[in-house]
Amino acid sequence: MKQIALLGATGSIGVQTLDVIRLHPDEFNLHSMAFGRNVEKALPLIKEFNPKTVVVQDEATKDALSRLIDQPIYTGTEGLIEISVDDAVDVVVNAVMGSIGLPATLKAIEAKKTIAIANKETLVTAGHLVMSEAKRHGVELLPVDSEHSAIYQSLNGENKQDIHKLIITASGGSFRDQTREELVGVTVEDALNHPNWSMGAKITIDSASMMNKGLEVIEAHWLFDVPYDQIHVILHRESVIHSMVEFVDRSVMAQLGTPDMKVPIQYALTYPNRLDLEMTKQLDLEEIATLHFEKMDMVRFPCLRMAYEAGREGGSMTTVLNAANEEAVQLFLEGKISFLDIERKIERALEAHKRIHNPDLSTILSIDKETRNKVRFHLN
Ligand SMILES: NC(=O)C1=CN([C@@H]2O[C@H](COP(=O)(O)OP(=O)(O)OC[C@H]3O[C@@H](n4cnc5c(N)ncnc54)[C@H](OP(=O)(O)O)[C@@H]3O)[C@@H](O)[C@H]2O)C=CC1
Ligand SMILES: CC(=O)[C@@H](O)[C@H](O)COP(=O)(O)O
Ligand SMILES: [Mn+2]
Repeated sequence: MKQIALLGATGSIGVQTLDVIRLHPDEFNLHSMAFGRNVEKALPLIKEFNPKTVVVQDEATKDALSRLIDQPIYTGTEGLIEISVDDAVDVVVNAVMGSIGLPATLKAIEAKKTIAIANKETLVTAGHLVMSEAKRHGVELLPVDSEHSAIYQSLNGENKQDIHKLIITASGGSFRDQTREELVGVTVEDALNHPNWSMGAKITIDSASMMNKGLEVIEAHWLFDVPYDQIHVILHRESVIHSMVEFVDRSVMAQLGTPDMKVPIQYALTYPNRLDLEMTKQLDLEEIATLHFEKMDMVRFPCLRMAYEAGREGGSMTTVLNAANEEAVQLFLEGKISFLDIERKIERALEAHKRIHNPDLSTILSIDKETRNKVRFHLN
């Protein structure tokens, strides 16, 4: 029985992880869980799964929850770390949104936990630290992000030196059929209307701006140790092929399936084995009939261009890219800036930053904070 610490239990990935745990009670047990402030959503989950420990974002949430449950409650980043390093935990599922997940990931690696990583911002902001720590401690990072799970599955049993390129598929997001001119004045509601996937708000906006694909290129660079020139993105509107690997002999391996995150979540939990997932619809290629592929347009999608540029520059540039994006998306969701302001603010934040080579954790945390502050209060 695998004991699981779930960070981000009330989110889109968190709830689907609980679906998988519920489906296989003999295989998995929820040892502990963390969420932000959504007590209403968390309470029935705590009652059902009875975790030993609960973590919340702040003291006010702890006060409200402590009247309703008997479990010990921890708070903040320290709380996330506490449950990630617990001796009784086998697997940490990191499904919080944002770079807040970084310190817990690093501590879980130090404690030699297996990590199922959905929290891509951790790898974008500090991929060099995460991967060098994982190597040093002999820890495996199992990707949950659908594209990276597809690549991981396509690489099963292969030699790294035989990779010619990674091909990451992009659905195109909510505005894939709009021109840049048509993006002026689009609403939060429009942007949240993803054609293929039901996900949390931040990643759905990232998908609409194509920053999600940019973050995924950087995530793939770190997870698979492949140079940016060998990571390609292709528009594939059906989200049936979740990503591919082309090998030196021109053979291409791909992983296909219906767009359902329970598949990569469960694979990360069962790896290297598989289990039934009856609740997921089977892929019906006869019904789908046609798959489409288009070249990515870097002028139409400047966020993807900026992510490649920041990734290639390296050092602290991806920390700035990620923090600027997180803050700008939050401002858009709050109705304070327009959709096109997101990319403008990120561009300004990158221009204003002087790259630092090989930043350590405290430098990353301070650049992250400073960039958010600039994006919210200073950069137009
Ligand atoms: N959703 C998807 O299909 C996919 C998501 N991902 C990645 O997975 C991660 C999670 O995404 P998603 O599930 O969509 O996001 P959601 O916004 O749906 O969920 C985020 C979760 O993190 C919790 N949280 C937020 N801030 C804190 C904090 N400071 N301390 C503790 N918990 C916190 C939230 O709690 P609360 O509910 O209380 O706010 C919630 O449980 C992201 O990195 C995303 O890019 C990757 C691939 C697909
Ligand atoms: C489900 C998942 O992994 C998301 O990251 C998804 O890929 C978003 O889709 P697009 O970014 O391709 O629109
Ligand atoms: Mn993805």
